[in-house]
Amino acid sequence: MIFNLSKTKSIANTFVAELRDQEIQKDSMRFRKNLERVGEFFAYEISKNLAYKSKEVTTPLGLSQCEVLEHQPVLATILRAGLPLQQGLLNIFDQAECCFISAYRKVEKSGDFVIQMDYVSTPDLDGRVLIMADPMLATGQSMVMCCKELMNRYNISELHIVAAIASTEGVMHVRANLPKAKLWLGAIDEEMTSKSYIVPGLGDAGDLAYGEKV
Ligand SMILES: O=P(O)(O)OC[C@H]1O[C@H](OP(=O)(O)OP(=O)(O)O)[C@H](O)[C@@H]1O
Ligand SMILES: O=c1cc[nH]c(=O)[nH]1
Repeated sequence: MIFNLSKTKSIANTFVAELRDQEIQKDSMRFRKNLERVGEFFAYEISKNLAYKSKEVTTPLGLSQCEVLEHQPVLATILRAGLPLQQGLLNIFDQAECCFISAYRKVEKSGDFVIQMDYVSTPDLDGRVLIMADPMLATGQSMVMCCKELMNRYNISELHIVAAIASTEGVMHVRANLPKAKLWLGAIDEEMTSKSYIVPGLGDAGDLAYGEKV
């Protein structure tokens, strides 16, 4: 299942347009805020697919039978750029437990890169719905490695992947390696640079949110 926001009429497309805009990107607070708003939008969309239970709520004037989420999903992300996107999801799934993974592209002498994963901090994921959020799905290598690491450790019941912008290659890589994952994407761009940056994409999401890394 692939949900492609750019093919729908939604105010959330404006958030993605602002994320891409090099003038608006100069305001890093707005960049982070727009990632958060994209996270909030996808949380709402994903919530339509989760399980609900009936709950009796006492109001000042009587009793109301309400439909509430049965179980909170677990919200995972990949440092750094994933943090504001995860925060957006957490604004909606406000009692969710969170998982943090550190992974980055380690460039080798040849110019090629491998994904270096250093740190995983997670609650128990057995039988849980996991939402993995990372703004950029470029080659898809970071996403696949991090999800596989968690899937090797736990029996995850359902995997949702959220990205603001994906490349066609990244989507294919995820589909080939995580066939059961549901993809929630802001847009899918066709091209990548020789350094595997998405074109037109938005540039370096981590740097735009938190400053250039040295
Ligand atoms: O699909 P891939 O080719 O694996 O690339 C995507 C990864 O690149 C970005 O992180 P980056 O490595 O730039 O780290 P940062 O968030 O710390 O800047 C992004 O947030 C993903 O984690
Ligand atoms: O286009 C890309 C690819 C990887 N990481 C980013 O931040 N942007």
